[in-house]
Amino acid sequence: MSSTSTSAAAPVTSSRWQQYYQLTKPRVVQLIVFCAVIGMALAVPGLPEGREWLTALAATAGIWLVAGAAAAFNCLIEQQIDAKMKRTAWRATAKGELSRAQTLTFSALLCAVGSAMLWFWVNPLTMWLTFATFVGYAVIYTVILKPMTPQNIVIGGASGAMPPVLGWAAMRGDVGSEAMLMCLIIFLWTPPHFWALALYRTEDYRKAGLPMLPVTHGGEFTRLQIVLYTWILLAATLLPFLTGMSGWIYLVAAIVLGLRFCHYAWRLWKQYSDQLARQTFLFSIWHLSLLFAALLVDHYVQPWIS
Ligand code: HEM
Ligand SMILES: CC(C)=CCC/C(C)=C/CC/C(C)=C/COP(=O)(O)OP(=O)(O)O
Repeated sequence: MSSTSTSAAAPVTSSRWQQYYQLTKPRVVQLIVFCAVIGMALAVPGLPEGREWLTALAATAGIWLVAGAAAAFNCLIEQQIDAKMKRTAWRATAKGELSRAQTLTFSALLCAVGSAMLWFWVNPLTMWLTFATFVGYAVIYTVILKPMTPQNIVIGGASGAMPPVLGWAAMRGDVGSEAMLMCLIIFLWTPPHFWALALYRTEDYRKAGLPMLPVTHGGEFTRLQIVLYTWILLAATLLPFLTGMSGWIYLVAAIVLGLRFCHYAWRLWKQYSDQLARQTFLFSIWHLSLLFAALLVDHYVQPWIS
């Protein structure tokens, strides 16, 4: 989970295919799809059977394509903003290597193919929820909230939190409370995830004229918010155990990971450095990846040991 694109170094984008591929923000989308797959796994007792495998496969591909389309659409809208920021200036859209028409066509194509897969091979509910998530990120967050308010990523985070709900809907055809709980966890995880990055990229965001929290309210206030969110997140991650959705294996992982995240936030609050902010951001990615992996392991192993 190490990052090159979170640093100033650009990934090598030699071929046109690679340029298009990078527009889909592949690493972010991989974790998004992983969370959707966990939503699918938890929606069925035990392993999927027969046709359920095909549904899960089509749902994974469909959600992947629509999420990639949303990311590419974001690059299209933010072409000029991306050009001003060190972290994003390498993108093919920002450098003018891909035109607006090419990017729009690419995004529309991915969205159409992904939506068709969900409609025909999964179910209409999943298609509509995934499309709403596309609109939530690509339009509501990118076009409206991001340039308007420092709460952009809090409200916009709701769309990034949707993947487990999409996965659940794919297998069950409804929106279960367990899926909503996973959604709540990602929703509360997003602010400390993003603000840790925004702290060591504050100058980038200031230059681009974006009202991110460290730009509008300063580093100290942002760090306090990160501390508060990591505590609330730790409390929320206990809910799957407390509601009987998950067992001891998950609980141990949630407590260890949650305390570690709180510890990072606390150190960031007490003795800030860009390096620590970067480490906190990278840890946030491990935190969510391992927490969701623990949900999965618990789901399959717990029935055998209880
Ligand atoms: C509104 C919500 C979110 C915001 C504003 C946000 C913001 C960011 C930003 C600015 C980066 C750096 C990207 C780069 O330089 O390429 C990043 C990286 C990342 N984000 Fe988020 N994020 C959000 C939600 C999510 C969600 C929901 C997930 C997964 C479930 C996620 C997973 C990741 C991963 C895996 C990376 C590392 C990418 C890499 O290593 O290149 N993010 N995020
Ligand atoms: C259909 C579906 C599941 C859609 C998922 C939507 C999605 C891709 C959410 C991820 C959020 C994300 C990439 C934030 C990056 O923030 P930013 O856009 O502010 O970052 P940037 O400065 O790197 O462009």
